[in-house]
Amino acid sequence: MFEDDPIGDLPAATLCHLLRGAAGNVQPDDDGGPDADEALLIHKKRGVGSGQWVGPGGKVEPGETVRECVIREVREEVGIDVLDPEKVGVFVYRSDDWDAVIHVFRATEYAGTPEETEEADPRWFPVDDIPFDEMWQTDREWLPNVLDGGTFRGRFVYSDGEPQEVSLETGVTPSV
Ligand SMILES: Nc1ncnc2c1[nH]c(=O)n2[C@H]1C[C@H](O)[C@@H](COP(=O)(O)OP(=O)(O)OP(=O)(O)O)O1
Repeated sequence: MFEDDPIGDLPAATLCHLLRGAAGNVQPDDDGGPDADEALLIHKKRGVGSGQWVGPGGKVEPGETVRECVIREVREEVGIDVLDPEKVGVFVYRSDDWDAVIHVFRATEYAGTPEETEEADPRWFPVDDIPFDEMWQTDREWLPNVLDGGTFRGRFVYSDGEPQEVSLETGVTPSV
């Protein structure tokens, strides 16, 4: 899937999809996936994807692991600490402006209360009412699977803000 991509040379970024249950905690369902009621999204105020609902996340800094990055970005953007980020997906994103490898995490435990910051306005959405019409178009290809406990690899090529090529594999180890 990534044969034509210089993975090692592309900048890396992260996304976090945090889940919670009605009683706060998330238990496994019958399939072993998270039995969650709500997912945290941010309305992004600036940068790549501004004006859309996205998972919190951002660019990996020099010397930082992707796990360190996702914990830092969630703290910076909404003021909470994710305690159990699990890498569940990876995709290559190519566009007119920016190419990157995006590492996707799912988490169910956190400390603190999400708060609005200069970068982001957080909101919990029911997992069956995610605002896909106001998100990256390709999110609807993989996010339901991630919220349901799945894994994926993908490659999404955008031009003029529209997806031109979409490749997706689910149920795979999300390594690059
Ligand atoms: N196609 C697609 N779907 C879903 N999410 C994304 C994409 N492409 C993307 O780039 N993204 C996400 C991945 C990252 O979380 C952000 C991009 O990082 P950004 O927010 O610009 O990075 P920061 O480090 O927070 O911002 P600055 O400091 O550079 O302002 O978009």
